[in-house]
Amino acid sequence: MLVWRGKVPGVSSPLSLGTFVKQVTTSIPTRFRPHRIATKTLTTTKVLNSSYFETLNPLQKQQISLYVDALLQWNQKMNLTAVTKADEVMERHVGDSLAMIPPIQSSYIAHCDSSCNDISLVDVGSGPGLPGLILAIACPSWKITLLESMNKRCIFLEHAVSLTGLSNVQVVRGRAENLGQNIGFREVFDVAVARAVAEMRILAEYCLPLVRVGGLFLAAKGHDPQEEVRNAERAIQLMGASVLQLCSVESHSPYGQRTAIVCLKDRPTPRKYPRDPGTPAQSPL
Ligand SMILES: C[S@@+](CC[C@H](N)C(=O)[O-])C[C@H]1O[C@@H](n2cnc3c(N)ncnc32)[C@H](O)[C@@H]1O
Repeated sequence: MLVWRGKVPGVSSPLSLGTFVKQVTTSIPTRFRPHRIATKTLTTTKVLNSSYFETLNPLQKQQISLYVDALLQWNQKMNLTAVTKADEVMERHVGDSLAMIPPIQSSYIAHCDSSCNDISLVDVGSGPGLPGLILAIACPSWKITLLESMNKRCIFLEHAVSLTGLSNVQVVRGRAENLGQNIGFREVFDVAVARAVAEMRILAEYCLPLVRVGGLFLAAKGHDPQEEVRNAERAIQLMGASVLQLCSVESHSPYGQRTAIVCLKDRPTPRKYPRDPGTPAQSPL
């Protein structure tokens, strides 16, 4: 099990939080709630009513503060996010990322293992580390792989990992289609997650080949993903999985909620998937 034992570079005391963290603490969505989906193949999640930001210790909050500062600073030189203010980064990106933890934990405990302490998780199309790097801070016993195809974003990710002192993260530059056919990455992860990367039927082909049989794939989606999920049912089934549930989480969106789509992989993915790089997006299943 990997446990955080590091010290944040340049920070003398984990208790010396600046006003930034105090400000942003109040802007994080505080409740998670269930949402019933009117589709016969989908089940409803349990009540998810905890805020992970509030449960973070001072060191973890400080790590998030360092990450947000670095993201905004590097964003002036390279395109990492459209968001330019710290409180917006906290609400939209950090809050959204933390909101994935309750569905991951409750689904994993219910369908994979009674303990979710040492999950290996891959964040596909991590960009600037969302949600994967935030999950690595919030869940230091998880082993996180940040998969990103763009070199300059990987350079930022390496910087952010070093800055925050995280020891439970690896950054992998590559395309999901290639890693899914690589024996070192194929069907090895307990959980795959993705946020803002592609529509669900494409994401299924990117992510599910990386997940072990018996593992989970969770996609962070908008407030009303039912049609997207229906369009992806064939692709998900071809990858050896099925949709378990749609979990709603309170969010910054105008509709006040976003959805985590949870899929369970119960069979191996056929060897021919994922197809060559570019094919899943050009010819979705
Ligand atoms: C819109 S960004 C979203 C980044 C982040 N997940 C977030 O929520 O902010 C999509 C990222 O996915 C990466 N990406 C797209 N297709 C990919 C693929 N096939 N394999 C790996 N990364 C991919 C892109 O380079 C980009 O950084």
